[in-house]
Amino acid sequence: MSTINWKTAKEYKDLTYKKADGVARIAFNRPEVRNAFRPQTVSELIDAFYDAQEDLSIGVVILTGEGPSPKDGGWAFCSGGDQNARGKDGYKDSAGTGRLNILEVQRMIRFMPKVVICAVPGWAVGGGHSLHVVCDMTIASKEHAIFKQTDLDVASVDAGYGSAYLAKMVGQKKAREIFFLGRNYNAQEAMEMGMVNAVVPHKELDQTAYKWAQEIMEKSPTAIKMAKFAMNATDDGMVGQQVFAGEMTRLIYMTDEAKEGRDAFLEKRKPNFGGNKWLP
Ligand SMILES: CC(C)(COP(=O)(O)OP(=O)(O)OC[C@H]1O[C@@H](n2cnc3c(N)ncnc32)[C@H](O)[C@@H]1OP(=O)(O)O)[C@@H](O)C(=O)NCCC(=O)NCCSC(=O)CCC(=O)c1ccccc1C(=O)O
Repeated sequence: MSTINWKTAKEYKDLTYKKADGVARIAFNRPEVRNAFRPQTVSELIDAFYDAQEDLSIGVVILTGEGPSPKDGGWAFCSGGDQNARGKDGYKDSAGTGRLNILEVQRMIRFMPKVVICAVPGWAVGGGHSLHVVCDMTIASKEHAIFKQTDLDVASVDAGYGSAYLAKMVGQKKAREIFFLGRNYNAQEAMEMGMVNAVVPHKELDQTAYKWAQEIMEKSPTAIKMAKFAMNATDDGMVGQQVFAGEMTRLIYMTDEAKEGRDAFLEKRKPNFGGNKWLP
């Protein structure tokens, strides 16, 4: 298989962030704690996702985890909130403020007008499990991926996408089992449940995610974006409608009618939209 020409896009403490041919790769880089996230990690995620969203050359984001752990060779996508950083009112940032800002990352993934592929090289646990759920597609390592929802063991709960949206994905009974029992599921079991798109040999994980991203890059950016927002809209209520409709407004702005409307206002005259464009 050909090598991917990844170039570091920005240096972070808790992440690696690279780009190659229209694809951004954001990876947790705390393998010694199974890629648990602390507020610093989350701030960096927000920064990297924002960069990927704003970069006109980027069409797809891959979210993954670096590894293996230098301590014991274990692989992880992400093991959720770093329990060492947890205080009474959330995960403590450098100023001592309790934060739950991983939810902001979930919203960025959900609402970004680009496809986000989750590549799971190992554990996807707790808040890490929720992140995989909210990504558009998930590809998992055959040998090392394990899906596990431990939120309830540590008195936490993702009451949004991580649970309610998961239930839409795998069904109510299965989602309740995942949360209430907190068991381990391998990649194949996760695929059979409908929360994983593909299971691939570990050494092919990055390459497969990149290949899928390249296939997406060949499609119409506007149609991809509208398809993602259309599929989100039924579950996202008024915000889903707002996001979808925002893009519709952009499409209206790109018409001759919009140009005429703007020009007529600026020229202080009545707009002439033409009478023969009332398409059936
Ligand atoms: C992930 C495990 C199942 C892996 O088990 P194993 O392979 O046996 O490895 P270990 O020896 O246990 O771990 C190696 C090493 O890593 C440390 N570590 C692992 N996970 C964490 C963690 N989350 N925080 C801190 N440290 C961690 C572990 O202590 C070991 O260190 P040593 O020094 O080498 O001993 C297993 O590790 C495991 O179960 N981990 C805990 C998983 C967990 O409970 N995560 C937190 C769930 S709660 C959460 O994520 C909340 C997120 C959030 O902010 C949120 C807020 C509001 C609404 C929603 C959410 C949301 O859920 O997203």
